[in-house]
Amino acid sequence: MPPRLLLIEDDLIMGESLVQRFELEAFEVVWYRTLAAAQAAVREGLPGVRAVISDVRLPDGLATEWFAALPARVRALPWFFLTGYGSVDAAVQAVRAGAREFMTKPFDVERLVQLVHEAVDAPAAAAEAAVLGISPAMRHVERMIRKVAPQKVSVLLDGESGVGKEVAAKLIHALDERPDKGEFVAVNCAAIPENLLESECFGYEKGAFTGAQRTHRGYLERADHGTLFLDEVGELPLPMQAKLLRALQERAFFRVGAERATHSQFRIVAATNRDLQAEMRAGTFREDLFYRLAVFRITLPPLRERPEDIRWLTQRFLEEFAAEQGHPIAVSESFMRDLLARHWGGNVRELRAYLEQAVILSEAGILDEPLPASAMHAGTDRDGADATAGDEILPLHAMVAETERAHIRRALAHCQGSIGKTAELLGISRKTLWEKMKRLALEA
Ligand SMILES: Nc1ncnc2c1ncn2[C@@H]1O[C@H](COP(=O)(O)OP(=O)(O)OP(=O)(O)O)[C@@H](O)[C@H]1O
Repeated sequence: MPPRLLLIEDDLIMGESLVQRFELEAFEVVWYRTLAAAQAAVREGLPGVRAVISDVRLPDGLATEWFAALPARVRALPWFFLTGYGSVDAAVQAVRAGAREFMTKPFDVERLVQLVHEAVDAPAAAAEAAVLGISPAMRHVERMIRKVAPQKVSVLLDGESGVGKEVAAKLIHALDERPDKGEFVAVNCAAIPENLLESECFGYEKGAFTGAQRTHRGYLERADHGTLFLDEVGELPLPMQAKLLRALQERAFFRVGAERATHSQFRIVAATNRDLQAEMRAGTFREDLFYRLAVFRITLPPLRERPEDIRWLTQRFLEEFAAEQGHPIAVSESFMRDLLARHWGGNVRELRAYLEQAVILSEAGILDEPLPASAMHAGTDRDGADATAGDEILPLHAMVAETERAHIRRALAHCQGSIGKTAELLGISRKTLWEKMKRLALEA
């Protein structure tokens, strides 16, 4: 099926020449000469349409005004406006409302052809099936996941905090098509206090210790026939690593206080943002456990190395927020350009949080102005500058967050990124430290 292009143009000569030119590029062009006809096509859902080229002034109205009121789903298509002298302002407004580009007549047709190709070819084809992203790097990750999911081998996902390791783990679980499939059980190894790890993972028998009033099924047991997702596996203390290794080898373990072993058939997906090979050399991570977990190893690249995904993820998040808020949300190209230029030290998590804030602060659902660094709790602008620097007076909450962030960062560096040691040094629990790090977009 050739990609379909919607053309809205009342000028016969211009319309015919664009139809011919784009048919040469193997597009199927559907041409409407009035707004009313185009509106009817939009109501039918635009099946197969990959891009829209539209004149601004049509006999029955301004296409840009109509565009601004369209649902976000329709505006998410790449729209190109062709404007004559006198309607530039309207075209600028349309770009603010999410149109891809406007070109002033007389314009360079070859440039338009190139822009339409860029907008349509790779991303649209990839976006149809993509779950994790449309960048070549994430397409590769997704291909590997699809390959490994039906096999029951352990998978180790590595990558910086917030890149989407848990989302990838859930995809592995979702692609497992066994009819008797069990649950997806997520365990954050950094967030469980050390003295509770064993009873939380393996469970306990009634009366095993004071307070054990009834038998408790641990994470391994709950993941029977399903997926056990061990996040931050590098944070497991050595004795627990040994116990986990045994459970993996034997597919059996003892609940705390039990005399008989419990069996569980789970697939393990582990994740880490630490360099486990360095940990092995330092003797803090067991080599035998590493090789058990990393039968298949997949690295998720940081968001700043895959800018194509920034636009794609932004559109997905904004559609989600629009559905929640009950009105469309549009984004200007200048806002988008700013998103593409940012560093995103906290990766997708930070992008999502940033967009959430921008939507709250936006007027009439239009994201136009980038947020000032001080409005972001994480305060990470493109060069990671310290928001406390300079003469700017920040709101108190931003100042407190920045101070907290700088202090935790120093403590983490002092403890070479170990969550356990840093928590001890700061006098807080591992769980509290972990939650603060997530909120402040900090990595170990
Ligand atoms: N491909 C994606 N599509 C939609 N949302 C995503 C995607 N990747 C990440 N996210 C969102 O970004 C946030 C962080 O993702 P996730 O928890 O999977 O990252 P992580 O790598 O496991 O982070 P951490 O190492 O801190 O646990 C979540 O809100 C998640 O929904």
